[in-house]
Amino acid sequence: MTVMVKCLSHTPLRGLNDPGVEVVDEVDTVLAQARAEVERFDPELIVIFAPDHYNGLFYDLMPPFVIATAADSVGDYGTLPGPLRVDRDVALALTRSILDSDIDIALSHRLQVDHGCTQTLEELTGSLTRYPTVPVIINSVAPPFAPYRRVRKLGEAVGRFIGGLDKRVLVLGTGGLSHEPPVPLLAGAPEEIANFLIAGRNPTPEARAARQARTIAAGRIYGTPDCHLTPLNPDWDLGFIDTLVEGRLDEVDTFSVEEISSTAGRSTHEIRTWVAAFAALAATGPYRARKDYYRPINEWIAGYGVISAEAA
Ligand SMILES: O=C(O)/C=C/c1cccc(O)c1O
Ligand SMILES: [Fe+2]
Repeated sequence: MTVMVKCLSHTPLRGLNDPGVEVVDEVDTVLAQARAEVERFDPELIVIFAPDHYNGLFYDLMPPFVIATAADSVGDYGTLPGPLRVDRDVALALTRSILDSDIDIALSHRLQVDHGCTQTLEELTGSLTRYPTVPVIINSVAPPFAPYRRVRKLGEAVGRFIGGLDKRVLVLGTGGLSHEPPVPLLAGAPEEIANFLIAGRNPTPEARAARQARTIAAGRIYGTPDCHLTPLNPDWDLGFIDTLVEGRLDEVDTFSVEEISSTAGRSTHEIRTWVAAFAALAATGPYRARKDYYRPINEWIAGYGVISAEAA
């Protein structure tokens, strides 16, 4: 087994509400380098820890963790639509192995996934079908959340499973860092929004377009006094990156969901996918990691970061 880890922010506003051309070029260059590394590594399996944003998972049954044996991209915000190449047998074996590790995880034999899963796959592999993949969805957007220590344990269980495979495995974490897009909360929501959050699968094209327009509008004012959403928090982001890069993973066990939401934004919890990815690698042995990139990008509503790691 050889493991490579890449954790990176996603943002559906890339290409829809871009910052200046120098920043776009900078990110394009970082992503091109990451993609070239993936190409050289030539993974035999990708395990992607990803969030969902009320496209596949709703409050009619909201699991903390889900593994998909089959997944279809909804193609939101112009991302690639259609089926992912999910390795069903590995997904099932991973599910059994996690359950045997005393971690509860849900299983889906037909999951819809969104930009939170597919953007990173596309950016790093050019497609949704290039490599056999197992999506592991971690609820990061729909509170209440499993505690961070539980996410670390999930990652460790995945790492122990990967450690027993005779394969090159690329482990991805996608989402974060600090940010708060205009995703509604169930608590106190008006009836129409509550109904969407509970069972809003397969929205009409008009509803999807309205949602996307709201996000683009928020991107245009994010970080200005006109915007009520929690702003980006570069200090928090850089501290978190250091925690992972310096191997201080046990510190995440004390992370407070409420404190992170209020200081860095409600969607910052997508960093749970990074925690799981690093915990998986750490379970296979000591690692070395590096920060490839960080920049707070208001236009994308993203504390935008890329970090990489491999066995030491
Ligand atoms: O779910 C949505 O509609 C928007 C999600 C979003 C917006 C901005 C940055 C992100 O990382 C997102 O996931
Ligand atoms: Fe997201």
